[in-house]
Order: sequence, then structure tokens, then C-alpha cells
Amino acid sequence: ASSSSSPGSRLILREIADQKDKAVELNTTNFDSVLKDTPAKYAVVEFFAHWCPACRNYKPHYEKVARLFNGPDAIHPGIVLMTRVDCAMKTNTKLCDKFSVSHYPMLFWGPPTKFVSGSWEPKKDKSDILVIDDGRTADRLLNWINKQIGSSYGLDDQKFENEHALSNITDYNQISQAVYDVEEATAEAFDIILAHKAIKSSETSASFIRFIQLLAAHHLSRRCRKGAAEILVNYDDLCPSGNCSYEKSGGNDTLGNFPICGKDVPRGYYMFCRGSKNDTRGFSCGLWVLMHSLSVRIEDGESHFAFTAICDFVNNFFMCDECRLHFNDMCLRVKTPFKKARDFVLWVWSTHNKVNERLMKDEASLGTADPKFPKIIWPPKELCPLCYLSSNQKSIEWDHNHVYMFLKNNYGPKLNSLYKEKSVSGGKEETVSATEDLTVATNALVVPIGAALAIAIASCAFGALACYWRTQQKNRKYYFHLST
Ligand SMILES: Cc1cc2nc3c(=O)[nH]c(=O)nc-3n(C[C@H](O)[C@H](O)[C@H](O)COP(=O)(O)OP(=O)(O)OC[C@H]3O[C@@H](n4cnc5c(N)ncnc54)[C@H](O)[C@@H]3O)c2cc1C
Repeated sequence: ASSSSSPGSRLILREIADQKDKAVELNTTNFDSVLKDTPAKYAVVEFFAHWCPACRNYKPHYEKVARLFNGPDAIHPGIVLMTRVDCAMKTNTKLCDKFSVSHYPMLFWGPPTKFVSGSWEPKKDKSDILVIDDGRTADRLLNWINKQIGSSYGLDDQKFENEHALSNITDYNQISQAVYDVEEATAEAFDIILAHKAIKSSETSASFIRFIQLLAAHHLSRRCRKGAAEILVNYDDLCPSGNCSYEKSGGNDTLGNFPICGKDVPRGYYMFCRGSKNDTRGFSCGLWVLMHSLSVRIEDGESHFAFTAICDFVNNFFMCDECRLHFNDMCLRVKTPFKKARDFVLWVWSTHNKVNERLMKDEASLGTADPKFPKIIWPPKELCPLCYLSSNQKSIEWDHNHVYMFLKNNYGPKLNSLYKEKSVSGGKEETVSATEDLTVATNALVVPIGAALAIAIASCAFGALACYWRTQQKNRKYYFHLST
């Protein structure tokens, strides 16, 4: 397979062989779940046998392509998931049979969801899964992929090359990708809390719980809602009197052992929030999108609770001092409690714009802006012409009704669309678990009893409700373990 490679590319292939594999190893147990959960639009599945010498020689070629698409350091993340299945493992025999694997290596291409519970037969005319018939070297495999998706990726691409699509004007069409960033930012925020052992007092404990409650009820990702609900149910045991144990020991007795959005997140990269440089955008962008996506999901009666939860969360757990202080200042300026969800949605939006406005000046004078994503007052006219009543160089007169409708759609159905598509993949609608039942009860303040004490300081009504819900949950906890 490598006979056509130049000495230079042979060297690169050898270097790649020395590095950790980038292609994801699949087997009977994880095949469906990995392909179902991947944010990538396409998947390549290589069926091989570890005893096959040609497969061993092919591996560096395959890895050279996989390095472009897989893992935290991917050059073009989230586009193609490169995987492999070892058919020489007895446990994978049925899986390989389902795809009629007739020789090694045999490569398939298709949307990841089509592989889930999927199969391939040589004589079937119409199939969403294609055999890659020209992938014998890294160059040829990448050419084949480029032809399929109309891209022009190169094996020597460096990070952020070739990203013509990146822009903060066209993001209306890209926003659905942000569902993965919202998960990523949630998990990263949680990891930062763990790393800093940031739950230090009754105040931070109460703040943590309020935020987790908000996530359990309104996070757009079901697995993050589920993870948040699990943390709430177990909070008393994980953090007795607010003293949390943070280690990741593999059991289920520490906060560190409760991955809030499931064990595969954080993935280590952002998609919608990906900057055009290594150190721009990412987490803080994901955090804004999380906050906007929460704001459009709450009901009128929860608007002030959501406001408090978000303000306290940023103040206690967003470890960027300047950001925290400025944001807290804007929170303190709110004197009248929110009664309408609409007002809260617009408050988050205008607060974000105030930050944008300030950063526009700072970044211009310091030259620190991401060249592809300069700060703008948002949404720009291109995205929402109706949001503008009038505008000139100095000011904008907004049509708040249209801004509200735009935000509701952008951070509601638009952002959720990809997630919904994924969750009904494989032709099977996911069954609603006990946790789902628990989290849809939006006004039900799901608070552990110890935590309730802290919250009761702020509101007696919360405390009383908390006790009631704690009792309910203790009962549900066991059902929940049985059913998930
Ligand atoms: C609470 C908070 C406070 C921060 N304070 C500071 C600070 O004081 N100093 C500092 O240097 N950085 C601060 N940051 C980081 C900064 O705001 C940006 O997140 C970061 O610079 C990355 O910018 P970005 O280009 O990815 O766009 P971001 O501003 O992160 O926005 C992400 C996406 O949200 C959308 N968007 C933009 N504006 C709005 C809006 N008004 N309403 C709805 N959607 C919008 C756009 O699609 C945009 O791409 C803060 C971040 C957070 C979460």
C-alpha cells in the first residue's frame, strides 16, 4: 500500500505510527453508542484484522487521515469520525458479518446514524452506506472523502487553515452545531469547579445547587439534564454539609465521579465556538450560548430564580476575574425582580451586548480580537433585519419584540434541531427515563435536604418545597437506578 509514497511522506507515516492512535476503536459493545453520539456528520468505519499484514501497513495511512478529523487536536474537528473494528476479535464476528466484510481492510462511509443498528449487503442497490473503493493510501482516502463532501482538505493542513466558512455573520446556519458546545461548556465548567474545589462554603454550595437545578430542568441536552439530576439526588451524600469530595476514583461516591453530561463529554474541542486561533472563543463562547439557551427555556415564574442562579454561578464559579466582576456589577443593577421570562431573555441579550461593546474597544486597541470573529453588537442586521427599527453609527433602536422572537428561535428550536435529529436516530425514539420525568417538573425545586438549608437562608419557601421534593426524590432514586 505504501509503495507510491515519497520518502518524506514515509517519514511522516512512521512518525504517526509512533503517536497515539487517533482512529476510534469500536467493538460490538460501543459501536452503536459511539456512532450515535458523535457530533461528526460522516463516519468512516475500517473493518480490519489484527493478524493481517496489509492492515498493519495500511494503519499509518489511515491514521494520517484520522489525525485531521479525530480528537482534541483535530485539524478539522466534527466533520468525519474515523473508526476501526477488529474483525479478528471473536466478540466482533457478528458485527463484521452484518456489514458483509469480505476482505481486510474494508472501509465504509456514511452518516454515523446510518451505521447504528445498520448493515450492508453487496447486492443492495440503494444504501446510505458506501464502500470506499479507493482508499489505499492516505492521499487517495482523503481525495475520496473530499469528493464526497466537496471539501479540499489536505494531509498537510495546519489547524485553522481552509476554514472559509468561519464568520460570526453567517452563524445563523451554524447555530445548530452549538448544541455540542453547550454540552462541552457545561462539562468544562463542572470540571473547573472540581479542579478548583470551588464549593467552599454554604454560599457557594447553595449557588452550585441552584445552577444545577436550572440545568436539570432546562438544559437543552437530555444527558446533561440527566447528569445534573443525578448530582442533585446524590448531593447530600457527595457533599455532606457542603464538604464535597472531588476525586475521580471510578466509584459513585464523589462529585468527581458524576460526569455531568456523560462520560464522553468534555470532548476537548468546540465546534460552533471554535475560534480561528488556538486561544480564542471556546469555553467563554460556549458559556454564553448555554446562558442564552437556558434563558429561552424558562417560564415566567422561574425568571427571577434563573437570573439569580446565573448571576451567582458566574460570580462564584467563572474564574475570569474581570468577567466576573463586570457581570456581577450588571447583576447588581437589577433592582426589581423579574416576573416575565421575556424580560430575562432580553436582559441576558443586552448584558451580552454590553460586554461585546466594551470588548470591541479593548480588542481593537490591544489587537487581541479573533480576526474572523470581531466583536459586534448582536444580532447584526444580516441575521435579523426586523430587529432593527433604526440605526446609525452611534446607536441602534431595537424592535424588542422581534429581538425576543429571534432569540427564542435561535437558541430554541434552531439550536436544538441537530440534537433532536440525533436522539431519534436508528429509527428508535428514545424512551423517556425516570430522570426525564423528574426534570420536566420545571417548578419542582429539586433540592437535597442539606442544600435546602443553605437555600432556605435565601428563601423559606424554597426550603419547604425542597424538603418535599427531597422526600420524593429519595423514593425515586432507587427507581431511577433500576431504570437507567
Ligand atoms: C458572563 C461572561 C462575562 C464575560 N466578561 C468578559 C470580560 O469582562 N472581558 C473579557 O475579555 N471577556 C469576557 N467574557 C468573554 C467574552 O464575552 C467572549 O465570550 C469571548 O471573548 C469569546 O468571544 P466570541 O467571539 O466567541 O463571542 P461571544 O461573545 O462569546 O458570543 C458567543 C456567540 O453568541 C452570539 N452572541 C453574541 N452576542 C450576543 C448577544 N448579545 N445575545 C445573544 N447572542 C449573542 C454570537 O453567535 C456569538 O458567536 C465574558 C464571558 C462571559 C460568559
